[in-house]
Amino acid sequence: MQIGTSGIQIASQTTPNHLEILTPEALQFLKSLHTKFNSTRKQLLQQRNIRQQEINDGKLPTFLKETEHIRNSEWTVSPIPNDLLDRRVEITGPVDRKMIINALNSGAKVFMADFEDANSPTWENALDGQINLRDAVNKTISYEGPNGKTYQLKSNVATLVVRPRGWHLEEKHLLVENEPMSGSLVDFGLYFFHNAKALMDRGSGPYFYLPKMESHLEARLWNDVFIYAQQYLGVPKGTIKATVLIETILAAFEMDEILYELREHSAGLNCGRWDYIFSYIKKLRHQKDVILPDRALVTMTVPFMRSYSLLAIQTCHRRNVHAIGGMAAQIPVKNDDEANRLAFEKVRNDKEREANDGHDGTWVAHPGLVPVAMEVFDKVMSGKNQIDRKREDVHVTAENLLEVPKGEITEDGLRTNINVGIQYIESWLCGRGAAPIHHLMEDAATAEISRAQIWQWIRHPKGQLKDGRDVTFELVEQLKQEELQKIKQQLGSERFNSGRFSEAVALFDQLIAQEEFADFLTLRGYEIL
Ligand SMILES: CC(=O)SCCNC(=O)CCNC(=O)[C@H](O)C(C)(C)COP(=O)(O)OP(=O)(O)OC[C@H]1O[C@@H](n2cnc3c(N)ncnc32)[C@H](O)[C@@H]1OP(=O)(O)O
Ligand SMILES: O=CC(=O)O
Ligand SMILES: [Mg+2]
Repeated sequence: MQIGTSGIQIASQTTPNHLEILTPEALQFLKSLHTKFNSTRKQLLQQRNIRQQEINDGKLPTFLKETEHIRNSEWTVSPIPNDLLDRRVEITGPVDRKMIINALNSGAKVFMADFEDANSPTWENALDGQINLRDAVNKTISYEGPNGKTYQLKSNVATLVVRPRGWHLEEKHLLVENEPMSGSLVDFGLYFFHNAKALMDRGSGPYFYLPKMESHLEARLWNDVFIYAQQYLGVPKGTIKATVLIETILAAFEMDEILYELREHSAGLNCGRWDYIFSYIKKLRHQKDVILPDRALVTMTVPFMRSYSLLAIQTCHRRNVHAIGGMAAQIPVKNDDEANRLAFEKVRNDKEREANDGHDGTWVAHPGLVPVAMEVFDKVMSGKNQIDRKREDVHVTAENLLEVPKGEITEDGLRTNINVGIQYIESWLCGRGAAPIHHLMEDAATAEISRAQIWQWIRHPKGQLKDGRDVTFELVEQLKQEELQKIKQQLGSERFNSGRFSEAVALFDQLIAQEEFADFLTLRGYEIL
């Protein structure tokens, strides 16, 4: 344990490289963020529990009475900086050095560097990620792969946007009076402290994506953090721009309010579809009529998902700001032309729907998908965005946002959830937060859906397979053993035995077995990471 002049305890080994990030000045800034904002963060997390209890007791999510005046009055967010006006294709990825270079070079307009869903928050990833981002901002980043391939930035690169961890996650390696710091404040604080001025000197700025919020009060906390951070560094108010992911069912009812809280710092909203599905299951898990079919059937075209995406477009455009679409999980399929063609077709269809509906841009998970998304948006969007399409024809009600989709639960769907849930957790425990599994991009959000569905299907009176069998612990256990054999065969015994599969299975079992639904698998996982 090291204690520096800031009074922050560093509960892990640090390399000389890491100390370039954990400077006394940066730690002092982190400590001031902690002192000012951590107790509010904790109160807001407490509020989440209270709200969950209310939902369990039958008080379903709806638009807030007390903020009606915000929804009903005319206001817009502050103007958007030039390098965020055209966001038609955004690539995302973890803060891995090679991938940062590939993503910035990919031809996408924006790259979201991810400390959240796509990152396993090991201490090394957290700090190496900051080093990589600093070098990317300074344009000095380079990398040499094990095969000797070298990587460096092209002259024209994507605009960089960083997604810090959500409010629920902590950084256990940085403590103030034995209390872990907030992962959000650490990721935000280090990136902002080291890069804000360099970004501004290059005509850009400190831009963020904000994940997993459940209320406008959580957005207010981010706004307060931004105001304080800008003052601290002597940066003009409004320099920070943040796009909020609408990826919880509760935030869908507070889109206007979230934009309003952040109106001087807002760069719009994004439809984080995978966490949104997870949140729908999580928040409504005790409602007797709410149950989702196989994960593969919960697409963006089912009514509750379509409604939320249309509402995001309408809300953002009314406030003169971007509404970014979401992530199609398909990635290129190697060595199978037909499967690859189908994957691209699915991505194209998804992007066509988004562009035609009025989204101003979209996400892709892989550089190979940038051209197809670009082609679709180029065709539909002649300007830099389509904010002037106000979509006043859209009418979304609370009932639309909550509508339960139809469809069946199948043995295949259950098997896939077990297989993917375990494989993803294992990957995360090994330090890889995004993984290609069965030709799909899996990350913390998609894996949450898999384990949440199994938890709910076992307990819900309608948790029955299409063939009439109940989803039970015994059935899950039997299928799990079979799926583990398949995984072992597919990966080979060496990889299987040298990995962290036994811990992944233990965590997966715990998440399914525990009566009290675990809020996030990453919270449980972090205890053993
Ligand atoms: C729900 C959500 O939150 S979505 C947002 C969060 N999730 C993500 O960001 C996931 C992003 N995607 C990825 O991480 C990756 O595409 C994966 C893990 C799914 C697959 O990665 P790989 O197995 O490496 O794919 P593949 O072998 O096809 O990669 C080919 C090349 O593209 C690169 N690449 C793949 N995806 C990305 C990416 N998202 N960003 C940058 N480079 C990438 C690889 O590094 C590799 O580079 P190389 O040829 O120079 O070695
Ligand atoms: O963060 C994005 C999502 O879909 O979840
Ligand atoms: Mg997400």
